Amino acid sequence: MVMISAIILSGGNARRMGGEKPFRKLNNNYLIENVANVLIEMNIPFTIVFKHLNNLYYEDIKKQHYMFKKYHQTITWDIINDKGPIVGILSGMRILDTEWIITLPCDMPLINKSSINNLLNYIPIADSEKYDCIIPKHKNGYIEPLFSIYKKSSIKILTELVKKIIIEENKSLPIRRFIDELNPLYIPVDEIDPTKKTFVNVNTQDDLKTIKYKNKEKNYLNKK
Ligand SMILES: Nc1nc2c(ncn2[C@@H]2O[C@H](COP(=O)(O)OP(=O)(O)OP(=O)(O)O)[C@@H](O)[C@H]2O)c(=O)[nH]1
Repeated sequence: MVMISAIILSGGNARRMGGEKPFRKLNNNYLIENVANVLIEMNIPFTIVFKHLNNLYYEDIKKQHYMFKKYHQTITWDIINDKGPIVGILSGMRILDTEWIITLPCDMPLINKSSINNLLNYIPIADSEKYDCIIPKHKNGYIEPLFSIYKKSSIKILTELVKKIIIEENKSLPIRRFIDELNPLYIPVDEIDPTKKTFVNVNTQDDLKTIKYKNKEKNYLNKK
């Protein structure tokens, strides 16, 4: 059986939201809990990667502690401050020990069991054909590197890139640059979720309201 674990990316500044993405409320849950609940249901161990410790306030620690007490899963923090999800991935990979690691952003509340399973189903092919990441791709070429699977061994390449580009050259490191160094297996998004709802992400207060509204509408229709 292939052993996998997950990273829930929960750092960043959420400038478009006005701060605090993981702990925005959606249907009585924190946004991050939607993803955590799916992983628990699927028995996939995970680590949550929050922003760098330098940026933590007492309120953050209280909420992070709530997550730890509720899920009994690892919590960790970005090893470099404010350098985007690529550092979140590296920070999570460092403490996970499975051969394959799935990354999930906390801001995609419609991620579900089926879309994760559909992605995981490609691991045997990736293993036998020596791919080192599995990445959903839209028809227009846009990729979903934060809802993807990476081989733990790719941490070597990532560490080198982070050292060279972020630390030595003091530049930003786009995730695309990391993927260019790997051998990716691209999967059409329709194979992962034909409705594409999984890939809806929440960036603004309006996005949050729209999702809340759609959910209410769905519940209402279901009751009728
Ligand atoms: N650990 C970690 N996660 C991050 C970081 N930046 C973004 N993320 C996560 O990656 C996902 C996508 O984030 P973005 O929407 O690109 O960035 P954001 O900071 O959340 O929002 P904006 O500031 O509005 O762009 C979300 O789940 C974020 O929580 C980071 O520096 N560290």
